[in-house]
Amino acid sequence: MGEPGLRRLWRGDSGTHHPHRQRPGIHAAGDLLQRPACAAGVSGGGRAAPGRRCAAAPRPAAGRDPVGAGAEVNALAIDVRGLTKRYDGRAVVDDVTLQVGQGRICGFLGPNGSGKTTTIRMLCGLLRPDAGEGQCLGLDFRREAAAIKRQVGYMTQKFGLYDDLSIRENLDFVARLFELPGRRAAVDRALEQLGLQARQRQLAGTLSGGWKQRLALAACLIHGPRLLLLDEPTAGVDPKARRDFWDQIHRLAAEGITVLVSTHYMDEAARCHDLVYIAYGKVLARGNEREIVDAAGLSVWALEGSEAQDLSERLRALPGVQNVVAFGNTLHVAGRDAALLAQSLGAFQGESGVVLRETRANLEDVFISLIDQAQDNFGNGQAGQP
Ligand SMILES: Nc1ncnc2c1ncn2[C@@H]1O[C@H](COP(=O)(O)OP(=O)(O)OP(=O)(O)O)[C@@H](O)[C@H]1O
Repeated sequence: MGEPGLRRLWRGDSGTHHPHRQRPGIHAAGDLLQRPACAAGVSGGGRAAPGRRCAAAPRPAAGRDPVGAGAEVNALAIDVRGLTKRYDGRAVVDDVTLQVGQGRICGFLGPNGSGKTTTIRMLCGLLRPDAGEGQCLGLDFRREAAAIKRQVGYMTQKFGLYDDLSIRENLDFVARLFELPGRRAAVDRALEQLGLQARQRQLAGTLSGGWKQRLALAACLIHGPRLLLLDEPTAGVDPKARRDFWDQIHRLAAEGITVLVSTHYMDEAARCHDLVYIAYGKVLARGNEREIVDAAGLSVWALEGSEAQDLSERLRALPGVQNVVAFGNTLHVAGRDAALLAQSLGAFQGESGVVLRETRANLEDVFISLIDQAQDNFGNGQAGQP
């Protein structure tokens, strides 16, 4: 595998150079790294079935359900503790513990600049952590980064393939970086898996966002990774393409591939098995959707009415109101002190054109509340700013 080539690919640089001109470098770089650990499964017609553990690969550690769902799980694909990265003395990832069970889809959420990308890049060995220990796919994530990289598919935020190559050429290029035996068959499989055959001759630069994303996912999958690290893979993609993408992610997870996916979309968070919410580099919540909502202990009232939006400022000033979030013509008014909140909102009960009802907190209510709290605790105008 040509590590410099992969580094470039994983950086998410938009390519202007023609990759074939770089081939000698790629081959030379390929000598620096050995064959992928799963190479035995990538031979001829039979790469290792996605998610199937290579015979040679160490077994991930068994453990408790990683994000607090309570159930026993067989193995952890990601099991790291104390992960820390500092820039200029500031911890942008601060003592993060992350555990994701094999075959699970873990949503990684948090505001801009909270440390998601930095965490992902440390997990796949692109960034050196300042502290932390643990394993990724049963391998020491600090000492065995090269071996981990070969079993990880990393989709960067920015499209990292070559605009001036076709879909097929791009996939072929990635297959070369991984030095896949049976390259042509691997490309064919990736094209088929993502429904890209009909467009295989189209230049990547002429694809819409949704098709580019499919191509990027195909490129991530071509070497049969056991872990996918997806950094905001659906940013700027339309709802239908996002839905197709998530259907695909669930198919992959059903085959045993583990997915850590960062997103800002709440509907996507709801499609994850487990969630981790990070702000200012610190994990503020983890669990499945219900657990996170329950643990937040938020009391929420929905205030409906055509004039509801005009009431936001008044509501925010009331005792017991922590935050006010608009959902169309409905405002969600949230606070931790249920009695105080109910008392404050009582004043609005009789107001004409306003309907008030107590409702269940949703993830967005909880995350907004968490970030408000985090601002008080760690914000100090610096940490975590994008
Ligand atoms: N090379 C660097 N040098 C200095 N600061 C950096 C560097 N890389 C990231 N940071 C800072 O680290 C913090 C975390 O950045 P990161 O990209 O991990 O956040 P993120 O959660 O992925 O954000 P987004 O949702 O916007 O992608 C930010 O404040 C960012 O400015």
